[in-house]
Amino acid sequence: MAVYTDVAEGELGAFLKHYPVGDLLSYKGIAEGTENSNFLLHTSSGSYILTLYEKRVEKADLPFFLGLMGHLAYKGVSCPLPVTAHDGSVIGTLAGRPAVIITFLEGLSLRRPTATHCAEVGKALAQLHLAGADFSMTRPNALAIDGWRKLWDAARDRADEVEPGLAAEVDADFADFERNWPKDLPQGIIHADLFPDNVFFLGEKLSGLIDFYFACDDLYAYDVATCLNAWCFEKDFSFNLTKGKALLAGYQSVRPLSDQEKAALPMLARGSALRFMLTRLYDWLTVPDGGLVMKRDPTEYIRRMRFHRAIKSPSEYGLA
Ligand SMILES: Nc1ncnc2c1ncn2[C@@H]1O[C@H](COP(=O)(O)OP(=O)(O)OP(=O)(O)O)[C@@H](O)[C@H]1O
Ligand SMILES: N[C@@H](CCO)C(=O)O
Repeated sequence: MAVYTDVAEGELGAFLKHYPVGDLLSYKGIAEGTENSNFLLHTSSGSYILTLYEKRVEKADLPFFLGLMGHLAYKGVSCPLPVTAHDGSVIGTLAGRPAVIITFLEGLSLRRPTATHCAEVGKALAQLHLAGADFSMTRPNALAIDGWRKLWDAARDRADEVEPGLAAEVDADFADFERNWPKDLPQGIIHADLFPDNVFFLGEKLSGLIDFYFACDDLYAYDVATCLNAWCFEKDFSFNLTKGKALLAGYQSVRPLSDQEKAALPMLARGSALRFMLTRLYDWLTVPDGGLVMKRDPTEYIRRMRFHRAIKSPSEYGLA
């Protein structure tokens, strides 16, 4: 569950007086999500999401995340818009936590996306990349190779408990990535966590993107690779070529990939799979069971790493 901090009705009502959102009618905690405490608010002017930022989000990064949402929304990307308080501030304090109100997006996230949904996601990702190009703030990717290394140093000794041979396998990957990771590809603002739980649909139409709390500056093609990992594998870990084709065609209908970006996809997809394997592995090994952070299975991403390692040509992802 993702309500780590309780909020009393009286203090919430008083907090909302600072925002142009009308009077509180009702509110409830939202179970989905892992990082922060989220509440759905109904007020006399509509619905909103209240987020209390817990310790895994750096407070110093909030102006970047919230400024980015405002910028993208202004550019026509459907994403939540932070609500500005009467005194001009966006970040308040509630129950001792940094707290923000954002607009509510209609739609549902999907458990079983189809190729049509994948095409929509590809298109939306490319639109996000273009829309972010003139955003004035920057944020280095805390989960680029140096960040992976820190996670790996903390988890390596117990990695073989999760999958025998994993320590040696990942050590070899690190050696490869530290020598050969592509650097000269187009880069800018990326979402960095555009998984199905962060994309809303109304039927087959994409209605919005949420959860910009990993957004940063990095390679655009790395974000594409993350989406291939998150959207195009089936439950049995097979890659669905039809979905890959659809996602890549959707992306390229808005922002064509260069030949260099295409050639780098297998390594980027392998790196992205390692990144999600590592955050999952770290939580798996360090967070107590029954604790507050929902643990996700790292082995799903070990399977993806192996798939990408065996790729001979980027056409195997469905590139035309
Ligand atoms: N603007 C919004 N409109 C409607 N629902 C929202 C909005 N923002 C968040 N939600 C709901 O709250 C849930 C949690 O949000 P979010 O993914 O941002 O949380 P999180 O704790 O950062 O989780 P994680 O990082 O694991 O994805 C979402 O799954 C969605 O149900
Ligand atoms: N999308 C991440 C969770 C945190 O955003 C994962 O599936 O591991």
